[in-house]
Amino acid sequence: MPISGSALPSPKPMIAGNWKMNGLKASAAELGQIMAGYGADLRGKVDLAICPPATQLTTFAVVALGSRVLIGAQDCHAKASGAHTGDISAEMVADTGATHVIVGHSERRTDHAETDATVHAKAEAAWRAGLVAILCIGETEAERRGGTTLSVVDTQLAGSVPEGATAANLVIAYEPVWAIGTGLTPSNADIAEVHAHIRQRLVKRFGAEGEGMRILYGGSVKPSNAGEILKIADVDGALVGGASLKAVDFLGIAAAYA
Ligand SMILES: O=C(CO)COP(=O)(O)O
Repeated sequence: MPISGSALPSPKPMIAGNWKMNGLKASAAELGQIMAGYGADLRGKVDLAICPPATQLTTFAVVALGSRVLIGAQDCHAKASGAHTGDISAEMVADTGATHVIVGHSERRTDHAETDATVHAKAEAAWRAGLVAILCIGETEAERRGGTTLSVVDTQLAGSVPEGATAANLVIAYEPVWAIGTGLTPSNADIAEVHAHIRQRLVKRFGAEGEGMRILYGGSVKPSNAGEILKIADVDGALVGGASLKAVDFLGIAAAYA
């Protein structure tokens, strides 16, 4: 949504699908359906991105070639190469043809003990390889209950967003941890409050660039609530988990911009 009172152009919205640890070779058919439903009209209004598991990145990047559906990875290592068994560098992600990478997802912060410093290094790695970083932040249920949401977000932004962030190389995804995969979402007023706060922090630090940075909302977004959530000021799209696995649902969310 346009930033009220701002003379600067609003960022073009983005709907990004995070497939997490889901998807086999056959899932490329789902990507095909997303591409088929992404007509010229929709392309002008919203960017679509799919972040499949690493095993499908190359296939998806090839399938999506020329379709304008963007392909992203779900993580990258901070180093370009080396003795890091099982890890994938940002350079390797870029080599598949992918253009985006999610960094700092709360599942990685929890499952792999990633800190803001780790996420900071991964965002810099993404830029080193020419990728756009989709950087995730968000409070836990206890932090929300304790009333510390805004200070948690401040700490995450300060610690994980490197200098050199621009509207072109950084997308912020605000994902309250308690809203992920639960069917719960914050109230519209709560989403508006956090997004306005993030915008204010980005503008304070990066000036006009901060006005153009996309701030996605993530957590239990589905076709039935997308229209309402995506209308909120400073919500420039969504990072979608479960509902991105089926083309019909993913396109149903993007249709909020049609
Ligand atoms: O974690 C998410 C996207 O990164 C959100 O997941 P759900 O849409 O399944 O709640």
